Amino acid sequence: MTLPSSHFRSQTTTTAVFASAPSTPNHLRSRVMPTSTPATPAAVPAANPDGTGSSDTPSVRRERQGSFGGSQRAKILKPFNTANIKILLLENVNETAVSALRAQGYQVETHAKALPEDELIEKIRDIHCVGIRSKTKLTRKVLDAAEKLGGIAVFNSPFSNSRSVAELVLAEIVLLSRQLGDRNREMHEGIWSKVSSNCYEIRGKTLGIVGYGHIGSQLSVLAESMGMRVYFHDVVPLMPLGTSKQVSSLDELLSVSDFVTLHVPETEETKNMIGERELNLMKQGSFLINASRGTIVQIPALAKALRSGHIGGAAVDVFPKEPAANGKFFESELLGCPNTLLTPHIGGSTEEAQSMIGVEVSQALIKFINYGTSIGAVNFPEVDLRAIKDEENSIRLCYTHMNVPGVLMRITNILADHNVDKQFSDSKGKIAYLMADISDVTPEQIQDIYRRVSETPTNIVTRVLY
Ligand SMILES: NC(=O)C1=CN([C@@H]2O[C@H](COP(=O)(O)OP(=O)(O)OC[C@H]3O[C@@H](n4cnc5c(N)ncnc54)[C@H](O)[C@@H]3O)[C@@H](O)[C@H]2O)C=CC1
Ligand SMILES: O=C(O)C(=O)COP(=O)(O)O
Repeated sequence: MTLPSSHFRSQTTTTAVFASAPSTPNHLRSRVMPTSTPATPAAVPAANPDGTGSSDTPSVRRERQGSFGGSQRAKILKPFNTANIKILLLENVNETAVSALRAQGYQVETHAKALPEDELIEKIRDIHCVGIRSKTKLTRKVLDAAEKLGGIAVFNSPFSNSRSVAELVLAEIVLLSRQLGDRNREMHEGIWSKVSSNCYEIRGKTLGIVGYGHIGSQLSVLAESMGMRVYFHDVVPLMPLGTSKQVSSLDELLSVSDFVTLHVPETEETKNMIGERELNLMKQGSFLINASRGTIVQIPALAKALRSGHIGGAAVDVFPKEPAANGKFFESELLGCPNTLLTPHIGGSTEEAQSMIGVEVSQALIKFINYGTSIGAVNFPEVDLRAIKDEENSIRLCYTHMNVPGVLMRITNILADHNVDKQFSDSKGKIAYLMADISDVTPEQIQDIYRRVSETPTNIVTRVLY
């Protein structure tokens, strides 16, 4: 996602986005608990989102409220009237997020479904933050309509639902191996069909994992505990867990595996990754599982391979086109294929996963809105400072700017006569972000700093927090 250039002008308000799903591939990330997330576009928060005073006059309100979930400080300094922050949560984002955000005083509007583009365009006009899951498409048209947009900082939850997906896939391996989908359907139709032919234990069978990231590596451990032999293929060399082995090519993996399971992100390289050629490379009677993204597998080729018996069964959780809402909307060439388990994109749909995602992302968002802390943003320079000085005449300056030469000199000149307690800046692609805590400033000086910084030609968004 790239921000349209019109968004790189000076703005006084913000839009932030959070999502449960990684929004970009995660090639270089270690599977060992990342502290941050992958990268995409960029932007930042509000200068005075409470709307008090003129748009270039930062609010001078200092209020207190209860304890904050994070470790940054025991007391929260409410830097502005949080009641004026508007948050839109779509697709049944978990109650943990709704209540955490409401507890901050933000206005939170929730919807059970994804919204179509035209409705989203209307809704997003005065929204500061939008929370989405995998269905919502924040198209350029939608972003252009977001009048409070100063750019976008995206926060996601990269591994809170990984375990849920891995457990589902493990179950599917057993179900496919025992043709349980077909037996279950027959019983519901009143048909008793006790067969053992072509039904197998999974112990001693080979599982081929494509994409050994958060989900693939978790599945590796679970599958070995069930006695499976695990091979995996990934574009980066990774430490094999347990006794698993990395193979050098997808073709090799396909040809040695009894079960192939896909856990790659959707990228140009992975689109249509599994088609007729790849299915033919798989062993006669082997099984395919896809709980990654629908476009990775060519559905007509899979349907043909299932109907011919070359592929002994498949479990598919994700589809190239998924209905936007629950109901009788689903169509696929896979309907009626033998030993084929179809599920409505529920890999990460557990109470545990949804609740963890809600907590993780809402806390990141709160820190970003209230303190300017961008740790955990997938697309934005990650910057944090120790606690703001709890004094009437201290401020935190948060300056998002174009990543070009000469900016720091300009800011240093503006702040030259002030007491800068601490300052940190970082950049990511075209965007840079500076946070500075400044003490002993009068209300007039605060306004002067705000005005001069936000008028710099490299300004994207300037915020002053108290
Ligand atoms: N069905 C569901 O409800 C859910 C689906 N997902 C999807 O599962 C997929 C995997 O998620 P995570 O494990 O969290 O991602 P991850 O980013 O942790 O791991 C992906 C792995 O795939 C590898 N990879 C990328 N391109 C590749 C290629 N061309 N060939 C081989 N390996 C490649 C990466 O190097 C990385 O190790 C994503 O598409 C995600 O959207 C995630 C959660 C829930
Ligand atoms: O996290 C992901 O990548 C998923 O696919 C889960 O999507 P969901 O939050 O269930 O719409």
